[in-house]
Amino acid sequence: MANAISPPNLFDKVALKYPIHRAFDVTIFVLLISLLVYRLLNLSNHGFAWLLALLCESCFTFIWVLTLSTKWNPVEYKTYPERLSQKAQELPPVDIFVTTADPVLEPPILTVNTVISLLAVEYPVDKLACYVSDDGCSSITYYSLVEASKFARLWVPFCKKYNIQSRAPFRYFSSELSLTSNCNSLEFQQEYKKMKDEYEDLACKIESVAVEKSSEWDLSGDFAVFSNIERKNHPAIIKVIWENKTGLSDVLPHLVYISREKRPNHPHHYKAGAMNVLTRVSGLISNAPFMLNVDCDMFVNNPETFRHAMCLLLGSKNERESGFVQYPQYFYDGLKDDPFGNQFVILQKYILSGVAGIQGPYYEGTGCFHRRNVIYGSCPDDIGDQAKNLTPLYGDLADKEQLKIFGNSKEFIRSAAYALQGKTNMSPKDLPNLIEAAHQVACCGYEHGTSWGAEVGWQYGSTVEDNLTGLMIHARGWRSVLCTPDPHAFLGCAPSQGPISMTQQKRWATAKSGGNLRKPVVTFSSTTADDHDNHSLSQHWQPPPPLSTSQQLKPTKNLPPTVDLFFPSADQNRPTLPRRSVIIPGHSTLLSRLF
Ligand SMILES: O=c1ccn([C@@H]2O[C@H](COP(=O)(O)OP(=O)(O)O[C@H]3O[C@H](CO)[C@@H](O)[C@H](O)[C@H]3O)[C@@H](O)[C@H]2O)c(=O)[nH]1
Ligand SMILES: [Mn+2]
Repeated sequence: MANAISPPNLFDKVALKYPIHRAFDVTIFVLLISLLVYRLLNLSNHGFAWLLALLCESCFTFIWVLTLSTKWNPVEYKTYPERLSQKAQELPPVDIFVTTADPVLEPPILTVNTVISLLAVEYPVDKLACYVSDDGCSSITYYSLVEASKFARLWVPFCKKYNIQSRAPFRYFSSELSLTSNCNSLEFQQEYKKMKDEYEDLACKIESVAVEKSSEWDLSGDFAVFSNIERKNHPAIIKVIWENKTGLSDVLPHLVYISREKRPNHPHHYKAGAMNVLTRVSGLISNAPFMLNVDCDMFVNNPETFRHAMCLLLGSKNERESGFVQYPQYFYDGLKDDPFGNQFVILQKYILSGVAGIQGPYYEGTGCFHRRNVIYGSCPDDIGDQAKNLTPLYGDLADKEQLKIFGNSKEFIRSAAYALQGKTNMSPKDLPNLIEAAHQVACCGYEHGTSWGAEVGWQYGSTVEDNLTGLMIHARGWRSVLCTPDPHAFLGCAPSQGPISMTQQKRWATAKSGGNLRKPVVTFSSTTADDHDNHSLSQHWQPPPPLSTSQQLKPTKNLPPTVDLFFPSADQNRPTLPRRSVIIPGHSTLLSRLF
């Protein structure tokens, strides 16, 4: 009898070797210990200064040992997307979330390029749905997305036909590669020229509405909902820009615009609040078991990105191994020699691959595929009681408890139950009929008294929601996986000026230390890697108790006056398009503007 052939691995975990670095690290460790011993032995012969030096050096040694232990066993994952068809007959659905918040600081052409690159990935279109959250409630952003969807209907088939690598149009048309790659056939040349003209038209349309005064806008018909709207005081606006009605034969996935309700005196919780609304609205509409979130300034640079992620999400023996898959943040057009350290080279190359060898990379806020049930607060099945205490979803939940956790929408609770049971799809839905339920879960009072932001969803209480959310997931026992395909999966804009970088770094540092010091516990963690046992010091974090109702309803503090931080791309030598100028986005950090 022939043996059943088991499907091949979808990925391999490979230990990275940096022998010279290790030799240096060990030498420094021995020197530091010798120094501490020398200080201790001679302490009685010296005064206070000697004691102070000993304390400082001990502190430094401690931090250094923590860093060393973090990067001691670096690993990388090699993924094999070409084997996916042998493992899974059908690829699972993925919901895509893009966040934008300000049409001035984050020009719509930037968001549009990110969205178009996401719509054009190599993945079955009927398995994708793209949701754009606009915290700026801008008719310009909405208009730009509507126009972008028209362009995408031509662009996506073009990319797939010629296997275009760079699918963010501004990047493709500004790169010399586009002219030399692919075939030089007459047909390609003609289609290339047509696409370039179409993109220039799109960019010009968006550019021209962006400079128009809002008072000159004709907000009628489809745009009427934006008339008399105040950015921080408006009802929820949800619009289906494109509905994929015909499944695989359609060229585009669903594209939905969402501007959640905002009211004065209701905290909106920045990006975390927007992500939670996206999670709920998408739960009602497509309820995909996996969710990708991307900042509006991070376009897809590798069309196989989704398939690489699926190798790690579907290929692990136990779901627990891959609670989320994180792609490192890489940036395009960095300054020569990276004088401000904005490319995070050391972090990406050594620290991140080191952490990947322990419990997995931390969540970076963008370029990350989460399991929906993980975001809903579940724990891995085989985890002990400690982690079970961290989830509200343990045991059989009565209806009343479910309402308390997920809020007062029966439709959403039904969809959450599906997601938590691991079912992929509810019955097919008619999008326009769901919009009423979607408005309910996007209103600002919906989360009142629920577990959103505390035990469920993206975590509130910090401007670096990614840090808190990632730690919560790890604390519940999930591990994460780092995915580093070649070429890089996503590319974003990095600040190109010193002061902007410093503001961003300051915000991250203060928010991260503030958040982590809420209840840090340094413990010994033990993880078993495939090839070796790996014991290391790592920082564990326990989530804060949920905010009380009165805390949740505290009005937001008055924000300081804002300054305009938008600036052009770092690369001044970039070839520009011949006929008209196409805006090439620069980096902005909104949160830096606020703190
Ligand atoms: O009220 C807000 C504020 C921000 N955002 C969006 O959040 C994202 C990140 O904000 P940004 O100001 O660009 O922060 P950065 O410092 O550039 O972003 C890094 O740091 C953030 C906080 O740690 C992470 O969320 C990001 O993913 C990470 O790229 C952007 O898409 C914004 O549009 C909102 O949707 N609503
Ligand atoms: Mn940003």
